[in-house]
Amino acid sequence: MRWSSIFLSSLSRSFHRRLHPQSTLNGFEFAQHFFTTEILSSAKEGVLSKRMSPFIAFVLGGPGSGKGTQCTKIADAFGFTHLSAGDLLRKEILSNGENGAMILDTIKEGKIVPSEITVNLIRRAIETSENHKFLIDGFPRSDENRIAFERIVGAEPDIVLFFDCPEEEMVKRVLSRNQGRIDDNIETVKKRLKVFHTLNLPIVNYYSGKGKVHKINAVGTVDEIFEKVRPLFAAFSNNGKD
Ligand SMILES: Nc1ncnc2c1ncn2[C@@H]1O[C@H](COP(=O)(O)OP(=O)(O)O)[C@@H](O)[C@H]1O
Ligand SMILES: O=c1ccn([C@@H]2O[C@H](COP(=O)(O)OP(=O)(O)O)[C@@H](O)[C@H]2O)c(=O)[nH]1
Ligand SMILES: [Mg+2]
Repeated sequence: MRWSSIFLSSLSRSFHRRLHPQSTLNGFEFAQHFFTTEILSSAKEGVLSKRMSPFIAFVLGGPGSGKGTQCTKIADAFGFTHLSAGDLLRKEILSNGENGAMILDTIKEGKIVPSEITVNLIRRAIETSENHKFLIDGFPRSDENRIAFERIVGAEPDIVLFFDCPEEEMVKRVLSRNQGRIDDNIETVKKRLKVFHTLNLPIVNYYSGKGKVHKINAVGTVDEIFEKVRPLFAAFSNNGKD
């Protein structure tokens, strides 16, 4: 028997005894049990408990209401991972995946991409992140999106931010955004605004009914709006989920 094995066996036995004083396992059984069960399960629990209760904020509002701009500031100030559903979909187009052409057409028309696609992109981003605090920007955009998220990710948002912005201001901002987006033109913006009223707003109402919505007047400078957002996250950062 090698000295290292004896050492590991007795080390694991002493740890195991402390955790399970009644146990009758011998040295090698201790070692096996300790390294396969106790070390592995404690590592797994750490990951799982983090995954099982991530802090999720949905960030909603019409096109150009400032969701992305404010999310960048919240992420910087409070250590959140910013997941923009639109950005995930645009990356999917660029990756030449099987759904790229369909996603491009859908975005061009200002319509909503099938829920399974968007939710799985978000799920993968959450699963591969080391973080446990997420801003999900621009999602859910419909009841169907919301239900698919609950089913596939198995979570609900802790809070929902809603940036309330007049239509003229949203149109003005989108048309001067200058990011080369295929949907930032007046025809598509009109379609997106219709979708916003018919499909996105009912989501805000649904979460209002659950007392989760924080409505923020999105008119003002970026910093003025962030000063209204900041206290919400400061409060949540101190509530033990941080
Ligand atoms: N408070 C604000 N006042 C003026 N322009 C803003 C404000 N917030 C964001 N913008 C600008 O408006 C455009 C849309 O903002 P963005 O954050 O991309 O909105 P959304 O993600 O809701 O579509 C961007 O060009 C951004 O720089
Ligand atoms: O959950 C989502 C998020 C976005 N989109 C599509 O992506 C476009 C752009 O979304 P993004 O959030 O980037 O736009 P924003 O509101 O920030 O201008 C939308 O109009 C939809 O066509 C979608 O189908 N599902
Ligand atoms: Mg955006």
